[in-house]
Amino acid sequence: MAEGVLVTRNLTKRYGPFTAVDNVNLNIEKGQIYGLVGRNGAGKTTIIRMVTAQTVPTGGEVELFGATAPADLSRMRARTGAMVETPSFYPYLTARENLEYYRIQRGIPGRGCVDEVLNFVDLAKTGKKKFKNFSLGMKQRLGLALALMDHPDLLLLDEPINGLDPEGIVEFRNILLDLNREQGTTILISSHILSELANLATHYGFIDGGHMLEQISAKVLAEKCRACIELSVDDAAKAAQVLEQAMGVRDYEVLPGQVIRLYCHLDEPARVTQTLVEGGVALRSIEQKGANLEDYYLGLIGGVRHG
Ligand SMILES: Nc1ncnc2c1ncn2[C@@H]1O[C@H](COP(=O)(O)OP(=O)(O)OP(=O)(O)O)[C@@H](O)[C@H]1O
Repeated sequence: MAEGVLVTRNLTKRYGPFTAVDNVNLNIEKGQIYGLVGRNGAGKTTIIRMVTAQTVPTGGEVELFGATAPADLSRMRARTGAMVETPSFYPYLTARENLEYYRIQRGIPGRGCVDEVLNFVDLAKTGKKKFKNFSLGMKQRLGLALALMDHPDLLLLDEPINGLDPEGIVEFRNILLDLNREQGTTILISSHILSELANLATHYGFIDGGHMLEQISAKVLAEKCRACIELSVDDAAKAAQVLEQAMGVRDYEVLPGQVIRLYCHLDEPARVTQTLVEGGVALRSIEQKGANLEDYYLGLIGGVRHG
């Protein structure tokens, strides 16, 4: 069985009468890159802050690497690295000086880790350049380097690619993929833009108004969003047989309720209809389906995205 890295059970945060996070059950296993997706104010930061103990939950529990008891949990937090909001670096220090400062402050032994993480995030050659002169992409990568300095098994990143240009997004994404592949690091990354997490996340959690709407693997999500023609007929088995014989249809699936989905001949709905009718199949409805990820997400949250 896959190892549970981060599990939350009915995790809840209330601010007075307002519920920011409402009974959220997260389930993140070792090696996953979990995209926590939700529009502004959905509760993403609050969830991450409860996991990192920056905010105390008002209900529910957090389990990290199997631990839930407070003392164990705090030991397990040492196995996590987090980047929540832009870390405060000293503007007049270089990348290396800033990390060295935090290394000493956190009591991480050995200077080697600073060079190691700077290399990893491609900031090793920034020399005397001061933090204040860094691009946003460089600043975010330095924040990531700081979170990685103690070799975490779980990395928690709150909107790290927010505001980056397309090139910066690709760079950041590649670093995370390398980290996940080479070191097996489990990653939780939040974003309000689903497409930013495409080609990165292996799993998604969609959150809105403090509620977890759906947790789904990237694979199943891609399947759900696959373009198809969906036919409702009187006899799906017969329809499949007719389509196979008359049109050579192979890529299809039969669903419960006499529904059949074709993943081929997408530009020939009229021919499909005619073939079925000629084959003696009664057609109740025919619909072109298939959403892109963004549409799927908008459908889930029930409307137009704000912010
Ligand atoms: N200290 C606080 N007191 C009162 N309300 C708060 C507090 N912190 C957060 N909230 C509210 O809780 C809700 C969730 O906020 P949160 O920052 O977790 O959302 P988010 O999904 O991270 O959004 P964003 O992308 O805008 O940061 C918001 O409505 C926010 O205003």
